[in-house]
Amino acid sequence: MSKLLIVDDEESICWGLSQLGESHGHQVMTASTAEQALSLAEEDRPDVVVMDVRLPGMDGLTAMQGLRDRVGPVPVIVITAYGDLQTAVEAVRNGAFDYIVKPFDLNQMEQVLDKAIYESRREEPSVGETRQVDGLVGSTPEMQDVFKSIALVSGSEASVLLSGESGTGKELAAHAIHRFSERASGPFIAVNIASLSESLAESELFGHLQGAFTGAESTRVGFLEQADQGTLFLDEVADIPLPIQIKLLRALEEGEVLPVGSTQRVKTNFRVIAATHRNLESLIKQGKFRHDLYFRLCTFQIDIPPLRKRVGDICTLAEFFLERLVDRQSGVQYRLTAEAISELEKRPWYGNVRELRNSIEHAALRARGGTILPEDLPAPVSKSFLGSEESDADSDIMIIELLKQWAEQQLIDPVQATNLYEKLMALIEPPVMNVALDQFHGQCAPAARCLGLHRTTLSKKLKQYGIENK
Ligand SMILES: Nc1ncnc2c1ncn2[C@@H]1O[C@H](COP(=O)(O)OP(=O)(O)OP(=O)(O)O)[C@@H](O)[C@H]1O
Repeated sequence: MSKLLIVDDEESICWGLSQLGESHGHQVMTASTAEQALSLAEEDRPDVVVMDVRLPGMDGLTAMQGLRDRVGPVPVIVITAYGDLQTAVEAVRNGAFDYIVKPFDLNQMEQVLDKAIYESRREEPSVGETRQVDGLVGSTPEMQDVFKSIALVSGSEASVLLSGESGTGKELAAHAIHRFSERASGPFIAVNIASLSESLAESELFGHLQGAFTGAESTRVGFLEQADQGTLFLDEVADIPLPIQIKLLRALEEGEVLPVGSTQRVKTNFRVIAATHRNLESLIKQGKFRHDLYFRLCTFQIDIPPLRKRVGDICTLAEFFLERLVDRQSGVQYRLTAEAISELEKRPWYGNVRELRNSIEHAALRARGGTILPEDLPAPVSKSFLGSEESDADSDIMIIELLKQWAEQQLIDPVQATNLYEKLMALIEPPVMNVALDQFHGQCAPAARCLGLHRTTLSKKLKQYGIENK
């Protein structure tokens, strides 16, 4: 049994959380103000506190400090209003164990409570964890994990690698990390490496002296120096030409740059956040990216999942973009019909949130009377249009690499190796068939068609591998 202290001025929340705590056999105390909570805590030290940040009188954040002064470290779960990231990040900075955004469901609270109770039993100071980041919208567990990582890493100086498909919000996440960091009052310099020509990349990044090369009419301060005291965001970092990678690594390690044409190193102090939609590990294997630079850039990695893997965010994001249009287009109220939402949730969104935002803006222009129907939406962007063959090529190379390793392993003793081809097929066919079947909701005929197999051949193989289908 643990002792829980619930602090909220909404009686219904105190009641609901008390029921939850008591049903798990915990002892529950409730308070409607922070002042009352502090005196209750002094009389009877709680193991875990659940507290709203907005309370009449003393606010929750101040109360957290008061609690620590009176009863030492106690895991505090903070309840915040939806979208109030600023408070949430502050709460985490002040040592909150976690935060929950209102309205929350009891299952979510139950999970966090379990973790907090476990933490309190470890008798160690609680570890801060967090959710949600402003400007970045999302309510699925996948995005909550991203928000939590952003809040955790923003207070440190660690270099961050943001990975994820194009349009998933990597640049927005980089901005958020900067805004919540100690460097927020310094510059945020965003450089899209892919847009720099190879010949100019060096002088753009490191700067140059007047006359350093033909066309260098005046001295230029490079991006690394411009980012002094702030954050340097290197977008599409996989595209840095190899010769410049070594120079960048050196600048990162030594905190100095050498402008082109100069012999004088210049000090610069910035935090680096890099982003990529490519698989850097596979580029390292191909000799196109330095592994030492990769380790320097990737002290902490945040992977932002593609939109199709967080379907629960699609409607929230669509409504968020529509609200912004209302502000811009004086008063037109937009409404997505249920059919339009269902169409949005069906699409693969290869262009991710960027594509969704464009589709919504397009649909709003076509919608009559503000009602958005499925036919108002533009056609989905196709995968090949986005040049995603690049990442396909990356994964092909990884598969080839793995297959080579597998074959070498099997052939360590060539005399013992038998039926390798059959074993290989048994490895690779089932996952491919499963995915094809999933795409067509278990129907064999269309799955066989896209695999290029006869229906009976596929059925036979499914039976052989024990895969069920309709
Ligand atoms: N979670 C989100 N909430 C609100 N807007 C988002 C979110 N994610 C992305 N966006 C919007 O989608 C667009 C693309 O985002 P962003 O440029 O950050 O993506 P990216 O991953 O950096 O893309 P790229 O790899 O192509 O540079 C922007 O308009 C951004 O505001």
